[in-house]
This record gives sequence, C-alpha cells and structure tokens, in this order.
Amino acid sequence: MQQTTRGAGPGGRVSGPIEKTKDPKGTLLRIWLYMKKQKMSLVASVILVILSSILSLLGPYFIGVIIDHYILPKDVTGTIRMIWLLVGIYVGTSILTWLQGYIMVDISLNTIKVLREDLFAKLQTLSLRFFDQHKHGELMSRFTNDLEQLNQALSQSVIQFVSSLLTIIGVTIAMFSLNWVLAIVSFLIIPVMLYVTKKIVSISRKNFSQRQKDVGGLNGFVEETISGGEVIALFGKEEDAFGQFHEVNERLRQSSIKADMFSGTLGPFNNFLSNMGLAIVIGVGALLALNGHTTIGIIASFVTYSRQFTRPINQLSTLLNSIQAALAGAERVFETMDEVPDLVDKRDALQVSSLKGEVQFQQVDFQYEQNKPTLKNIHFSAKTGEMIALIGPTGSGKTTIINLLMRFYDVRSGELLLDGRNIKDYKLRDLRKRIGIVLQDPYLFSGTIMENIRYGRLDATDEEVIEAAKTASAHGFIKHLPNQYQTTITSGGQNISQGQKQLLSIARAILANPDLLILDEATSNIDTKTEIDIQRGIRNLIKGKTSFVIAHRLKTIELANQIIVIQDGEIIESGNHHELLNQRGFYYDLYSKQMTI
Ligand SMILES: Nc1ncnc2c1ncn2[C@@H]1O[C@H](COP(=O)(O)OP(=O)(O)OP(=O)(O)O)[C@@H](O)[C@H]1O
Repeated sequence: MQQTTRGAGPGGRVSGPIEKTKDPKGTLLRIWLYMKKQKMSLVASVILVILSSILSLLGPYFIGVIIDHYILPKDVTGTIRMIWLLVGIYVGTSILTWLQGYIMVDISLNTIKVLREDLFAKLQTLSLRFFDQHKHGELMSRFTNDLEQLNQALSQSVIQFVSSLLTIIGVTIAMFSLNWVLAIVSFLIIPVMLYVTKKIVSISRKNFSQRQKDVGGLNGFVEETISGGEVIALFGKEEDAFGQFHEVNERLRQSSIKADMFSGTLGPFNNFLSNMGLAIVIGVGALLALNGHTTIGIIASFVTYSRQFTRPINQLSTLLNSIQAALAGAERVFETMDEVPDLVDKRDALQVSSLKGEVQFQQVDFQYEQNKPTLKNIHFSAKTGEMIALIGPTGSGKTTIINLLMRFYDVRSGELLLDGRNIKDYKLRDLRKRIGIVLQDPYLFSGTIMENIRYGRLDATDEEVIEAAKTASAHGFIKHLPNQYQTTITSGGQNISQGQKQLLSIARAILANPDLLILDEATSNIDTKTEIDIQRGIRNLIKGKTSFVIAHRLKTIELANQIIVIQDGEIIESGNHHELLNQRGFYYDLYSKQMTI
C-alpha cells in the first residue's frame, strides 16, 4: 500500500482556522437557487459520479477473480480476456470522471458568473455611507477570494466529497461481502490513522494561521515601504527599512518552516500506518488462506480496496473544510447582496431632464457617525446662475455640503431643496446627471484623451469633443502631445500633470453640459500658464449656471455672488467679497494674509 496518504487532503495542505457559517442551510439554499437553472447538467453530473464510483469498485473485485479463476488454474485465454475487461473498466472510470469534472466546472463557472454580476449590480446601488463603513479591500475580496473559493468547492470539492462517500460505502460493502474477518482486520488501522491525522491537522492549523499572519505582516511592510518610498529616501532611512524588513522576513521563514515541516509529517506517518495495516491484512489473509478460509485472489482484492479506502477517509475532513470555507465566503457575498441601499428613489420620483439650478439649504444638520455632528444648521440659498464659494479651514465641512448636494448622503434634519423641491423627490440618476463636478484631482480612465473627454457625453462626435476641449482651454496642451487626441492616458492619469487632468475634466464637464456645477479648486502648485487656462476654462464652463466652488485661494472667488465661510460645520460668515471684507472677520483676516504672501 504505497500510496501517499496525505491526511490533510488533496495536496496534503492544511489551512488556517475554519470559518463558521451562520446559516448554512439558508446559504446552501441560495446557492442552489443559482445552480438549479442548470438542472440537466447537474443530474448528468450526479449520474456520472455514481457510475464512475461503481466502476472503480469493480476493478479490485475483478483482480481477485482473475487471480483465483484464471491465473491460478492457468487459463491463458480467459486471463487475457479478463485483463481486457479490466482495462475497459479503468478506461471507462477515467472517461466518466473526466466528463463529470468537465460538466461540474461548467456548472460552477456559470453559477459564479451570475453571482458576480448580481454582486456587482448590487454595489452600484449602495451609497457612499456603505463604502465608508466597509474596507474596500474586503469588498474586493468578495469578488476574488470568496467567489473563487465557492468556484473551487462547486467545481471540485462537492463532487469529490460525494464520490469519497460513495467509495467508502461501496468499498465497505465489497470488503464485508468478500470476507468479513479480513474486512474487520483492514478497518483496525482506521481509528489510529484518523486520530493521528486529527492531531497533526489541529497543530498544523495553528502553525499555518501564524504563517498567514506573518505573510500579512510582510505584505503590509512592503506596501508601506513602496508607498512611503519617497519619505524613506528623503530621510535616508533605507538601512533602517532594510533592517526591519530582514526581521519580518526572518519571522516569516521561521513560521513557514514550522508550518510546512510539521504538516509534512502527516503524509509519511499515515503511509507508515497504512503500510502496517496492509502487512497485518496480508499476514491474517495468509493464515486464513492456509486454512482454506479465503483465497489469494481475495487477498489481492483487499490490497487494492485498502488503497481506495484510506485516501477518501483522509480527504473527507479537508473537503468538508473547504466546503465550509466556501459556504462562509458565499454567506459574505449574500450579506453584501442583502444590503438595503439607504438612498433609494421614491416610487413616484420625478424624472428631470433639466434643472434651473436654484438651491436652498434650510437648517440642515448632518453627521457621518452617530453623535458627531458634521454640519450644524446650514442655511443659505443660491439662485440660478449664481456662483457660491465655500471656504473654511480643512475639515470644516465644505466637501460634506457638496456631498449632500450630490445626494451621496441624505440630510439628517432640515431640508435641501432643488428648484423648490426636496432633493429626495428626484430620481437619483437624473439628479446626478444634471450636476457636473470638476475635482482638483479628477479621475481619468485608461484610454485616449478623446475617450476620456467623451465620458462626459458618450454620443458626442469627435468635433464636439474638440470643441469642448477648446472651450475648456485644453486644446492647447493636447495639440502638443505626440498623438494629440489619440494619446493614451495610463490608468489614473499618471502620465499627465495635475493641471492638465483638471483641464480635461473641465472639457468633460463642458461636453456633459450640466445645469449645476461643483468645482474643487486645485491646491497644488500649477504653473501660471496652466492656471490661467484653467481659470478661463472654468469661466466658460460656469457661464449662466449655478456653481459651487470650494476655494482655497481667495483671489479666484472675488467675483462670487456669495461667499460662505464655514468653521466646525457651521456658517460663521456669508456675503459677497466686499460685504465680508467690511465685516472684518475670518474672511478679512484670511484675505489680508493671502494678499501679503
Ligand atoms: N466619510 C466620512 N466618514 C466620517 N467622517 C467624515 C467622512 N468624510 C468627512 N468626514 C469628517 O467630516 C468633517 C468634515 O469633512 P469635509 O471633508 O467636509 O471637510 P472639508 O472642509 O471639505 O475639508 P478639506 O478642505 O480638507 O477638504 C471632518 O471632520 C472629516 O473628518
């Protein structure tokens, strides 16, 4: 019995602690609802598993028959005929197993595809509040780890589990019907093997979980070093960083040695035990045969059955673990799918194709987190075509006002009116389509400049895109790029400057032609020429439209119809430039400071 009985299952791997599923039945049922669309394939797969299990049981039986009835009586023709039969059985088993595996992979991939799409669709409906409360990495792992684990379980583990169970039952029946004494002797070794496996797996699991932690530590360290590379270089801390890395790396080496070496003892140990078991079976079998209670052929069948028996027994627990882990992953996927979006359209939500752009904040209070008010009693209004500037120290609540206007969050109390109606009365999609945003660090997709600007209005012609770029004062720099409008921007826009990115996003907004505009003024240093271009582009963009500008340099907002000064979530001053200067308060101080720099 020389097969490798790697007790920890396929590949002999032992993983970290097993996750528990809160509602296994409910989760299974939901997975079934996804799978049942492929009922015919499932039925075919189950039939194939049963057939291949039966066929694999016939092999050892015929080995015994061949020895007793053909080889020992020296029947050469019969032996050759039976060997062909044996070959047929093994070929048949392989084909059926392959076919069944193929069908299961197909079922699994189809199921995972639909699940992935449903999950993705769900995420589109969830608000920023949801994303604030969940780590992005965790959400990503729903798509990767969790669904992949489920895919593995559906395509392999479940069917292996069923076939292992069928094999164990079948082999037990076959052994007892051939010779019950030898059957009992064969089973004697099983409890010992199970005990050893359980012990080694439980210790290994702790070791693997430590290794997992150390891998996480190493990844975190490397990530931090890469992101903070400039700071490390700036302070000449390369050697310190390397020293720390050496420690983290060494820790991982040691925990890996412990984990791998210990779990590596499982295979040889179980091999040894099963070989011992086999020796006992052969010894007892020989005694029985000498007394005429069994035959050489039956002993040979037992040897082969034992080989088939120990592997599934050892595999069952690992397969169960991987199914359990997949269920836990699936449960997390379903939990995300069950999230109730906190911003939903009313039943009779208004469809709007244009807005006048009148905005009223009426005694608005808002908080991101319980008992931590972010905005308090915000009260102001903007008429069509007005420019409203929001200024205030960092963290005072300017972006939050914009977030409410975009309806990324709902106000906690008070009312936010748009064209005289509560913002909640409008269809969310329509509302956001009518609002344009130019951020200080706008996001650009990987693609050409043309495609990036066209993102503002997908049906725009090339001429319209170029016209928008001209109005945005972006045409000048685009013209000087090697491939002009066909220049490819890398993901996130790393290959163009921040000022240029902003010009592109102005062009994008001009093309979209929204009714209400939000501008987040750039804080970083931009060269004077680009800055003049941006200012010109913005002036063209906001002409005749209500606009909200988060301003950092007061020079750019002197012409604003209203300047709102926010501090600690409250409006402390408001009015136009001259009114605020006359008040000699926060704005006056800030303006005087900026003018003297
Ligand atoms: N998603 C969030 N979850 C919890 N708190 C938040 C969130 N976003 C902002 N805050 C907090 O709300 C307060 C106001 O933040 P906000 O971003 O509106 O300030 P800001 O005036 O725009 O600042 P800056 O000028 O630095 O952009 C800050 O204390 C901030 O920490």
